[in-house]
Amino acid sequence: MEKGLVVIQRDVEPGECIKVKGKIQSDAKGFAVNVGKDSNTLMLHFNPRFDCHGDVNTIVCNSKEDGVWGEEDRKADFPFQHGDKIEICISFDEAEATVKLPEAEFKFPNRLGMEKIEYLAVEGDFKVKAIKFS
Ligand SMILES: C=CCO[C@@H]1O[C@H](CO)[C@@H](O[C@@H]2O[C@H](CO)[C@H](O)[C@H](OCc3cn(-c4n[nH]c(N)n4)nn3)[C@H]2O)[C@H](O)[C@H]1NC(C)=O
Repeated sequence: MEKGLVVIQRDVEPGECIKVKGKIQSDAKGFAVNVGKDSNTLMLHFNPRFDCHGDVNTIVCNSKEDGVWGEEDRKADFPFQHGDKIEICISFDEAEATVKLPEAEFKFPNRLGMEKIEYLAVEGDFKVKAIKFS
């Protein structure tokens, strides 16, 4: 994955929504939206892969604790296309994180029992247009 790192340090409480709006590059190999405490402690690594790390058109979700990746969770749906302008809404509660798209929704367990999100990073072949907290 290439450029496009955006890091926000802000406390997000359960039930709040982090909206990430942007455009998937026309030649994207993959991108990632990471939320958690910091880059080594992630509640959710949401990683749509067009063609990278051996995956094609697959969303890989994972957590990271003290710099160590957890067990990957591969999703069945892949509602993305090259060049798409999208808005991803991420929220969470004590049990799970939810990633909402206009026509799809993905859940991932809050494995680390995080009570707030302090860190957001968007990496890879995705051009961020706006980030909103609501
Ligand atoms: C088959 C044996 C080895 O398994 C593979 O092991 C790879 C290395 O751990 C796995 O890829 C990592 O999977 C992690 C999630 O579990 C992350 O997606 C990790 O990439 C982290 C990353 C890099 N970037 C990034 N690089 N450059 C930019 N701008 N962003 N953003 N996120 C990937 O390098 C990859 O998903 C995994 N594949 C399978 C099928 O398990």
